[in-house]
Amino acid sequence: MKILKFGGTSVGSADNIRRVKDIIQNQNNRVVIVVSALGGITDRLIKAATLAAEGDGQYASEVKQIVEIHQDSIKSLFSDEQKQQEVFDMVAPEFDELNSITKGVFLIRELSRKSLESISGIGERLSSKIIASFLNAKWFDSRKYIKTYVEYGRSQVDLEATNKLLLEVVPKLDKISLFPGFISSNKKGDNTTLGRGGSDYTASLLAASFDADMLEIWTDVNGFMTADPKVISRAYCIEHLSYAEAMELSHFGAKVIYPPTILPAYQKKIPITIKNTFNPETPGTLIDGQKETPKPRQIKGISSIKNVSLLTVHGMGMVGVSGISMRLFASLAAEEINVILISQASSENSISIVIESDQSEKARKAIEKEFKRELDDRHISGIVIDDQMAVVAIVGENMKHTTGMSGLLFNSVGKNGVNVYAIAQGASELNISFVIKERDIKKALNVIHESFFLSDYSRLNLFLVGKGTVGSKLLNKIAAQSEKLMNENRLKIRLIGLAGRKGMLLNNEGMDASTAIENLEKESIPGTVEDFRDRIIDMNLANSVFVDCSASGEVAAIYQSLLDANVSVVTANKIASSSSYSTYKKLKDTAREKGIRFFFETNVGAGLPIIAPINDLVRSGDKIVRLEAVLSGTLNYIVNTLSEDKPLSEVIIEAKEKGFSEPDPRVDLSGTDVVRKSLILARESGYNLEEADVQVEPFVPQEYLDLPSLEEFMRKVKELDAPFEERRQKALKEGKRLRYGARLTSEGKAVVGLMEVDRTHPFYDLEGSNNIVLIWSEHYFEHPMQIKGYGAGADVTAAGVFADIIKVANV
Ligand SMILES: NC(=O)C1=CN([C@@H]2O[C@H](COP(=O)(O)OP(=O)(O)OC[C@H]3O[C@@H](n4cnc5c(N)ncnc54)[C@H](OP(=O)(O)O)[C@@H]3O)[C@@H](O)[C@H]2O)C=CC1
Ligand SMILES: N[C@@H](CC=O)C(=O)O
Repeated sequence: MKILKFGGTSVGSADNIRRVKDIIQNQNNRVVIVVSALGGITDRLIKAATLAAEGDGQYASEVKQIVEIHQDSIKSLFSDEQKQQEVFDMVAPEFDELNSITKGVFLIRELSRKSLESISGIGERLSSKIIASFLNAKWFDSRKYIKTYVEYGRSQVDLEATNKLLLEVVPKLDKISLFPGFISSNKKGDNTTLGRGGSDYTASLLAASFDADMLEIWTDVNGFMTADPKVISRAYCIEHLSYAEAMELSHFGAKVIYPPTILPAYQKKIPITIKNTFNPETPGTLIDGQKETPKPRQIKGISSIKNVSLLTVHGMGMVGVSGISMRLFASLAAEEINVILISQASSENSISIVIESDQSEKARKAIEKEFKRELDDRHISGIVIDDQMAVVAIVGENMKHTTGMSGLLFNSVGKNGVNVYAIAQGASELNISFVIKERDIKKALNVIHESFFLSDYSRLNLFLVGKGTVGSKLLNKIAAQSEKLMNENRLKIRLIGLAGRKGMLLNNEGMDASTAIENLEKESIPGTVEDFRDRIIDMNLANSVFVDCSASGEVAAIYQSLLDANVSVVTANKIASSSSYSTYKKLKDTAREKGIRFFFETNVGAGLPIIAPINDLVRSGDKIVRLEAVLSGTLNYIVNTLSEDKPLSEVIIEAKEKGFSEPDPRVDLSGTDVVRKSLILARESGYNLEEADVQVEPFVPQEYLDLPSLEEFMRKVKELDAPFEERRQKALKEGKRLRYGARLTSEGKAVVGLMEVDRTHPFYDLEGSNNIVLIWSEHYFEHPMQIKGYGAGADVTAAGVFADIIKVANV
């Protein structure tokens, strides 16, 4: 025998009831059906009762609508007029009862518990009679068999009496039998109910007493999901759960099944299947006691509850005093306040509990009353309520005795800046629950889902400033590589924001990198880079990365606040890391403390790996004692390209056109770009260098650099064509070449300037825009480590930035 329970949505309309008929017709064995009220009817009944108790005459029209909804269903389900009339007559007593009780409540302006239970159960009585007629099922009145008593202000099922009565029904069951869910009665015969969602419980009680082979809960979702699908679009249906896992998940926000339902089925080892009435072919979720092979993931699902408050009672006078918890929980129980989570540290200094927010003030008053003396004596120093909180829990039987579960959980939320206010884990190790701010729920669920591999890919949310030479190439690479990254690295890079000087474009769901620049031109929202930063922080997305492809100090100035908000930063812009040492250090320290990333590999040598090997040397205990380098792609290109026919002024323009120079080439020609790179190299090598420690000889005389505009500079720089050619010729005659080099000594000083090198020097053969870095260290003391290759250019730089972005994702 099978028990099938259909919820309110499953029987919410005549069409849906026809679907139920199809499902029933496909059953081979005897079935017992349990139905809820038609969708939304219980809420309407409670509303009508409340309006009546408030003396609001509107209750009558609410009742009228309830009657009409049922009459319409009957008309739609039964085409035969005689049959229609038969069903109308069958439900007439329920309509009469509804009218008379609500009228009584309206007249005396009082809604007793007894009246409320009678009114709220009428929906199931109506739906069950209508559906039983439609299915030709034998109808049973659940109130006769399901017996309750009151304990702690709630109706509890009298299991012994119920089981005895239900066993007597067994011989009377038909091929198709139907019971209303939710409703019951007490010893005196008064109508009672099993609590909202109680129809599931009715079905489980019947399954246990009738010794059913299977309990099927038919609802409007495919089953238990790995997380709330409204928050996590990648959440998927869990195929199998143990009874204990299902109990934990159903308690924690996943409103798929009413929690008490699990116990009767568990005790009789009856499997439960969650099925979707609107998608009956999908297997749904099977809940049973069978061991799973292969061993399933440690975590089966993530639950969350919103609209809760964290209430903390604290005071030194609580330490070592027995009975405090007993009094606290008794005072809450007396007010029928349900405690969702409890957390107390071994110091006993405070006890934190989570309750529904609409009960927080009632809870405060109850605790203040109970602990008046302790509060007056300051043994308890206060009761603090944090509202707008949420509880998140990870659930899975396989967490038991598996080390690292909480480490992974709290590491992943912590790295994303989600503060954890309280934690609870039972010794069963089945559930780890923690309390966070409600605004962080989406972020927390996303990172947990990813961390525990419940998702089949990770996501990185990208915010890019700069769509010029480097930024535009980066966008091309993202567009071209995204499919490969997804297929081979299971990494999805989502471009969420793009900004330039005039404004920004944002899309929570991600935008197409190949058309983003075009769309920014068309639809940009005006705003500064600070506005862009505020939007990034407000969006509060997990795994966010800010990418700077500008050359702007204003953009560099927002890194600290982004890192403070747990947004990683990847930058091609050298300004931040070459500004004061304290700024550079604070940025790096913040990233380290928060477990996020601040990467700037392209700041030196563009796409060449220079910073990472230096970091490796330093971290492995080596000491860098000397560095010599050619660090300017632009200046190396210039000295290599100058000839009798190619004067300096022309080659400067070429370097810009080839994407080697800075947006303003004077930054290269002044030596500033090389000074910045030298500072970064020195700092990464362990030297605390400031700009003043770098002695610089500009590539062109200072008087040219002091000219008021770039246009004027470009006009006047022609005057230098002849002197530069002269210098080149002189060097050539001596068998030498010009190089713009940088040298860092172990005294922590750096020198930057133009030099002449002969063919014995490693710089001599450095072609085109190439860079070279020679590193002498305690390990590399005789022969320096050499890193050499393209040191500038949009393509290599964009590739370097992209590599840093992927490193953030840690794949
Ligand atoms: N070229 C190379 O070989 C290498 C370059 N780099 C670095 O890459 C960075 C980018 O260089 P490049 O692409 O040539 O520069 P571009 O001038 O071509 O592009 C700069 C971009 O930054 C935007 N921008 C500038 N200021 C702001 C601001 N205040 N707010 C918002 N957006 C701003 C500009 O916006 P808008 O489009 O609206 O003008 C533009 O899109 C530089 O820092 C450079 O040093 C690093 C290594 C090598
Ligand atoms: N302008 C720079 C580009 C990279 O930082 C250079 O010429 O090297």
